[in-house]
Amino acid sequence: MNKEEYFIKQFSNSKFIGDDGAVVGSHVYSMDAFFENIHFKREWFSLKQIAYKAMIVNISDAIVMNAIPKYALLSVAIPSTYSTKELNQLSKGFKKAAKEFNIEIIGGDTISNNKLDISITIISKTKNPILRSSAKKDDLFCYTGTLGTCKKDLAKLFAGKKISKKSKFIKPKLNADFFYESSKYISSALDISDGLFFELQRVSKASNIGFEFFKQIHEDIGTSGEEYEILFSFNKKHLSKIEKIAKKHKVKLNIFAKAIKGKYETKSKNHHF
Ligand SMILES: Nc1ncnc2c1ncn2[C@@H]1O[C@H](COP(=O)(O)OP(=O)(O)OP(=O)(O)O)[C@@H](O)[C@H]1O
Ligand SMILES: Cc1ncc(C[n+]2csc(CCOP(=O)(O)O)c2C)c(N)n1
Ligand SMILES: [Mg+2]
Repeated sequence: MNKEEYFIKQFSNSKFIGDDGAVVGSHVYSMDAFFENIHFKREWFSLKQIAYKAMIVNISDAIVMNAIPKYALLSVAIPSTYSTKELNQLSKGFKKAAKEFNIEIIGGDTISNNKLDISITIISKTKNPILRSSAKKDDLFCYTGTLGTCKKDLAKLFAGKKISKKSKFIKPKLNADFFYESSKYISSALDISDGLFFELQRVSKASNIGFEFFKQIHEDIGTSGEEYEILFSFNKKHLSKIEKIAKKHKVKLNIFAKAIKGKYETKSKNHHF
C-alpha cells in the first residue's frame, strides 16, 4: 500500500469514499486540486488556461458519475505579486468553464501564497449515479477518444518545447453529452486522470474483476495521464445503441477488453507517492 492509499484508508469508515465523487442522496460532491509545480508550471499556461483547466478536471469527475454539475466552491492561493490584470485573467478562466457547463460559483476561499494553488469542490445532481464498483463479469470495456497525446505534450513541455494551445493537455475535451445520453446503458465509469492502466487497476479493485484484453495496449497509451477521456463498461447487448450515440456526438470508441473473473494490477507507478 502506498502512502496515498494508507492516508485515504484512515477515512474509509465512510461509505461515501472510493469513487470520483461522493454520492449523498441525489447529490454528488467531488473535489480536485490543481497546484502549481504539481499539475502545471506557470510558464506552460496562461492564467486563463490554468483556471479553465482547474475547473474542467473537476467537472470531469461529476460527468463520469452521471451527475450534472450545478455549483462550484473555489479555494485559490494566489501570489501577492499578481497584478489586477492577472487576477482578471484568472477569474475569466473560472467563469468561462462555469458558463460553458451552466455552473454557479457560490463561494470559496482566497489566500496569498508563493505559488498558485487551486482546489475546487463541485456539487452536482444525479438521478442515476454510475459507480466504479458496478462493472460486471463479461461487460465490455471501452475508452473514448485517443490516448497518448497528453503524455507526449507533457514531455515536450518538460523539454522546453512549445505545444499547441489546442492540445488536450491545455484544454481537455469532455464527452459530457455522449456520456449522459449513453448513461442508461453503462455499468461503470471513471475518468482517465492517472492513465488507462492505473484507472483499470481502480475499476478492478472496486468491481472485483479482471480483464481479458483484445489486443496489447502500448505503454505510451496506457500511461498517458490527464487525458480526461472516459473509461466505461457496458453489457454487450447495448453495444449498437452506444455506438449509435457515439456516432451522433462524434466520439471515438475504443473497445479493448472484456471483464473476467480475476484481478488486474499495473506495474506502472502513478505519480502521487
Ligand atoms: N484527503 C482525503 N480525505 C478524505 N478522502 C479522500 C482524501 N483524498 C482522497 N479521498 C477520497 O479517496 C477516493 C479516491 O481519491 P482519488 O483522488 O484517487 O480519486 P480520483 O478522482 O479518481 O483521482 P484523481 O485525483 O486522479 O482525479 C475518493 O473517494 C476521494 O474522495
Ligand atoms: C509540473 C507537472 N509535473 C507533472 C505533471 C503530470 N501530472 C500531474 S498530476 C497528473 C495526473 C492527474 O492528477 P491528479 O491525480 O492529482 O488528479 C499528472 C500526469 C504535470 N501535469 N505537471
Ligand atoms: Mg477522478
